[in-house]
Parts: sequence; C-alpha cells; structure tokens
Amino acid sequence: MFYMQELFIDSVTHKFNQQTILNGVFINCKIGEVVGLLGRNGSGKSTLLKIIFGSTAADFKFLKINEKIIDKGYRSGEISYLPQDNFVPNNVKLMQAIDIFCNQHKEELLKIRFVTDHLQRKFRTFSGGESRFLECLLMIYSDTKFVLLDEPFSQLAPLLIEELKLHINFAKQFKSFIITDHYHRSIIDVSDRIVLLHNGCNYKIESVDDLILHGYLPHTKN
Ligand SMILES: Nc1ncnc2c1ncn2[C@@H]1O[C@H](COP(=O)(O)OP(=O)(O)OP(=O)(O)O)[C@@H](O)[C@H]1O
Repeated sequence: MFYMQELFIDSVTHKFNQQTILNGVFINCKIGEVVGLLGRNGSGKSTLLKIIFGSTAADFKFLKINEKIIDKGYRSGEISYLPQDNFVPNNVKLMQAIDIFCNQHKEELLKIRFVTDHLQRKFRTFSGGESRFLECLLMIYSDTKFVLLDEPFSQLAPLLIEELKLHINFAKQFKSFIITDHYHRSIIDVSDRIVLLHNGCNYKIESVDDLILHGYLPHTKN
C-alpha cells in the first residue's frame, strides 16, 4: 500500500524548571521537502529537534514516522541529527566517519574535492569550520530519510554555506530536512516552507512580513 513518507510530531509540550518552552507544537516534513525552523534565541528550536531525535524526553509529544508511532526517534533508525556542537570524535578519520554514516550515497560525497583530498585525516586536524562542513555533509548524505540540522551554517564562510545549500537541494530528492539557523536568509533560500517558533507555539510563515509581524525580524524604517 502507498503511504506518505513523512515525519510528523504534534502536541509537543516541554517545561524546564516550571518554565514552559514548548506548548503544543506541531511540525512535519515529507520526503522531497526542506522545512526551515526559525525563532529567537531561547525559543526552543534545539529542544524541539532533540525531542524529535529522542535525546531529550518531552513532557508530552506524539511522534509518527511513516505512519508508525515512535517513542525515541533515534531508535527508529530513520532520523539523522546534526547537533549544535561537534559530534564526530577527534580521533576518527574522515573515511571511517563516511563508512559509519553514509553507505547509500557515498558516491555523492566522493565527488567532493575537499572530501576526497582528506579521507585519511582525523577530525582533530581540521579547523572548526572545516569539521563542521564535513559533519554537515555526513548528515546530508546519511543513510536515513529524515535529517535534522541544528545550525549547520553558523561556523561557515559564505562559499561553504552556498556549497551546503546545493547539497541539501540535491539530497532532498530522496530525503527530508528540518533545518534551523540564525542565518535566516540562507534558511529561507534553501527551504520549501518556514515554521517560526514563538512563545512556545509554531506559526506558519508565508512571507518576510510575517516574520516581522511575529517579532522575529526588526521593523525597518524605509
Ligand atoms: N537542559 C536545560 N535545562 C534548563 N533549561 C534549558 C535546558 N536546555 C534549554 N533550556 C532552556 O530552554 C529554552 C530553549 O532553549 P533552546 O536551546 O531549545 O533554544 P533555541 O531556540 O535553540 O536557542 P538558540 O537559538 O539560542 O540556540 C532556553 O530558555 C534555555 O535556557
């Protein structure tokens, strides 16, 4: 039977120390689409991604992947997650990391010059931005259908940001992304639709005006 390949989470509710961070949040993503998640500092973007992946246990949530109810996202084997901080251990070589995360789409990674030139290097020898770029690529071409990216662009120079956007665009043919970053222009560029987290709730964003209306972007005077 045909069914929509979709990650779906709703009713996400979470408090930290009596403070409600997420209050009935809904977000979904389907194969073929990139969903951009925007929000002010502290609005709960990282918490939401951790709840989907399963590394933070929500007070309440309802998560479904491909019509199946899931408790911890990572246990389903269907989700890859780029956390805000580096996650590949220092002593792992690039080639080893590729073997761990990327088998189906390895050939796409091996078309990238910076990758093929440095396969035998350990992660500790790359600069902060270089290792971030490589970690992003590992997740973009990972073996799962659903990919969560928390601040993929933040440490990267403009050329690498553009390169990552091209890879996300290519990989979305066979995958689905939820991606958050404060480089909102890059998020808007690469996303098919935008969701804003604000005051614990999710808002559908149709235009830059909506981002101003909800207090994410400043009013400009011109
Ligand atoms: N482990 C924790 N214990 C207590 N409070 C936490 C914890 N993790 C996050 N918070 C609080 O929850 C709120 C949401 O944090 P979160 O990191 O999800 O926000 P964010 O939208 O990703 O922010 P940023 O854009 O600054 O990374 C913040 O007020 C933060 O202080």
